[in-house]
Amino acid sequence: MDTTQNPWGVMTAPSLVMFDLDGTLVDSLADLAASVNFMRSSFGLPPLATETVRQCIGKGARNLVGRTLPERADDLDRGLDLFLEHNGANIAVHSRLYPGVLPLLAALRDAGVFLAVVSNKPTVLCRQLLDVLEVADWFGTVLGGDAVAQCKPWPDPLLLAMEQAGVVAPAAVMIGDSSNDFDAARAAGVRSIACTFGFGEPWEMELADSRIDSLEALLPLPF
Ligand SMILES: O=C(O)COP(=O)(O)O
Repeated sequence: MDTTQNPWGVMTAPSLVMFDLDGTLVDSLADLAASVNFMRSSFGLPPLATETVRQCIGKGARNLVGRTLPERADDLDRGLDLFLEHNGANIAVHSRLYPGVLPLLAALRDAGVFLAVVSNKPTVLCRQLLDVLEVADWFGTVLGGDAVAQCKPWPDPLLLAMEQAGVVAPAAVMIGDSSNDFDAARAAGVRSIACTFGFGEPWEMELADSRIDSLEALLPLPF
């Protein structure tokens, strides 16, 4: 099989495709940076560059706040409240689906594939973002970082999504943009595809089984 031509790496349809959310389905960086900088301004702190915020995304909201509020390590809970409240109220001011999301979801659904979102973002914000961008109905399961005791890079949320879909690991694929996604996939025994256009660093992309520069590269489906 020529996997350079076929980033899916399989010729038969997976039964379940799990998508990361931030940096994979949705370019949410500007809104996340705005919420981080709202939080920082509430503490009288100067804004961070968007690029700096990008490097801190991936291990959930609490981790993001901890990394972007190092001056106030004792105020993490208040910082998290400020961040979550602002992000909830401004979930998609700038956030947009990446090119190719809708045709990909449609093609997968037509192929009978169960679709899931497995994110480290809080579940309520995942649902809100998917609703506002009018794609919530595509997904049979939406699991945020609070859906399990240990979020990505632990395999737990992928295992839960597979359980909910009634699918075993060899029949599942994880599409993401960070080491959290690919480490979780490997630990769950699931094939992974890296979105190089997302928020991860180049070294992280090497942890996936294959890489794509656009979701459009996943079409036409090879199965
Ligand atoms: O909220 C985060 O830390 C990242 O969310 P993601 O798992 O959808 O990329």
